[in-house]
Amino acid sequence: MARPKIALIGAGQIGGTLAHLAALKELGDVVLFDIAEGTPEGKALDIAESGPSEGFDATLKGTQSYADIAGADVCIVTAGVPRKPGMSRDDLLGINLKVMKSVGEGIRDNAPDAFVICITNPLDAMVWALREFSGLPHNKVCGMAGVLDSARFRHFLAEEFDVSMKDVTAFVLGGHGDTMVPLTRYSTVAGIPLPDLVKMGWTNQENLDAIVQRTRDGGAEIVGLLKTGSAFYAPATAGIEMAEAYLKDQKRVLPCAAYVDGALGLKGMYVGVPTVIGAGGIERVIDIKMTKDEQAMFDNSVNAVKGLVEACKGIDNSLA
Ligand SMILES: NC(=O)c1ccc[n+]([C@@H]2O[C@H](COP(=O)([O-])OP(=O)(O)OC[C@H]3O[C@@H](n4cnc5c(N)ncnc54)[C@H](O)[C@@H]3O)[C@@H](O)[C@H]2O)c1
Ligand SMILES: O=C(O)C[C@H](O)C(=O)O
Repeated sequence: MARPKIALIGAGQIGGTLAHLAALKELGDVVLFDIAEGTPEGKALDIAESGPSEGFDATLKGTQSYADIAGADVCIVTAGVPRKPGMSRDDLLGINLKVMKSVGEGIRDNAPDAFVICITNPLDAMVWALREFSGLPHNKVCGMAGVLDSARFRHFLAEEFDVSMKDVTAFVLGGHGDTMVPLTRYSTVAGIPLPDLVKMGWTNQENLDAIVQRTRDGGAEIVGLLKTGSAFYAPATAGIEMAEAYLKDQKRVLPCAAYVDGALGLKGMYVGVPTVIGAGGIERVIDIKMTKDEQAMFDNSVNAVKGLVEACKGIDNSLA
């Protein structure tokens, strides 16, 4: 059987790391597409030359032609611009919306059967726009953010409790912005919800609140340290986790920006929710119940995403 084909649209920091991880994990043959001449070709060749040492079987190709993504099983989109210190993700909306138009049309015309994972920011509005421009089925287009935000939350929690991160679960829902919602009641150490761990005295509310806020600020913390761009190792790892769930029909339960129409009281929009990812793409949105306080935080985040989608419609009439 032929190896799956993975198209990476954008061969920058995340795109290159995605290509490396996909090859190391032998998820399939990789095509790196970018408008910057030489960059995708150089990264493809560089990673291919690591193959003999690593012993992976995968071909890598760099290109400026959308024709080369034809028949891709998965497309992961990182094309666009990252933020710099002092900027919010939302400041990228205008510039990256134009990129989503060309990328959406490129995928529509060349890889209409692919499972598409958008990573470009501001995430929830960009995945919505990418779906509109591509016209692909909603269950085949989603955004990566919740897996990353939850991984950050898990990392900070594992440090706080001094336990293996394997035994820490976490769910961060809502839009991938300052309003994101780390849900403590649905996050656990060894299956014990975080509020119970506070009651048990393993940590205190003050420390937990600080970790929740550090999670919300996780992207900005890295931007402040790197100064020239944003995080890429953890975002690429999260994107690969989602791609692998689709390619191997793993039925993983992962938080991601999915199209929600009915569940969680939402009507026809993209936002971060718990999903099941398998061979059917987004196979299920899990209709979790929230407390009044959780719901208020989630609604606030949903409204922020709705505002960004309206801004997209104001910029590009074809989306209105
Ligand atoms: N969703 C998340 O959790 C998350 C996490 C990290 C970064 N991001 C976002 O991902 C995006 C990419 O980040 P990065 O660090 O890889 O940036 P980068 O600048 O290193 O790479 C972006 C690449 O996109 C290419 N590009 C620009 N316009 C293009 C077009 N029209 N078609 C094809 N390629 C095009 C550029 O040439 C560049 O190589 C940013 O918008 C960033 O904010 C999102
Ligand atoms: O913070 C950013 O701008 C990049 C990304 O959204 C992140 O969370 O790392």
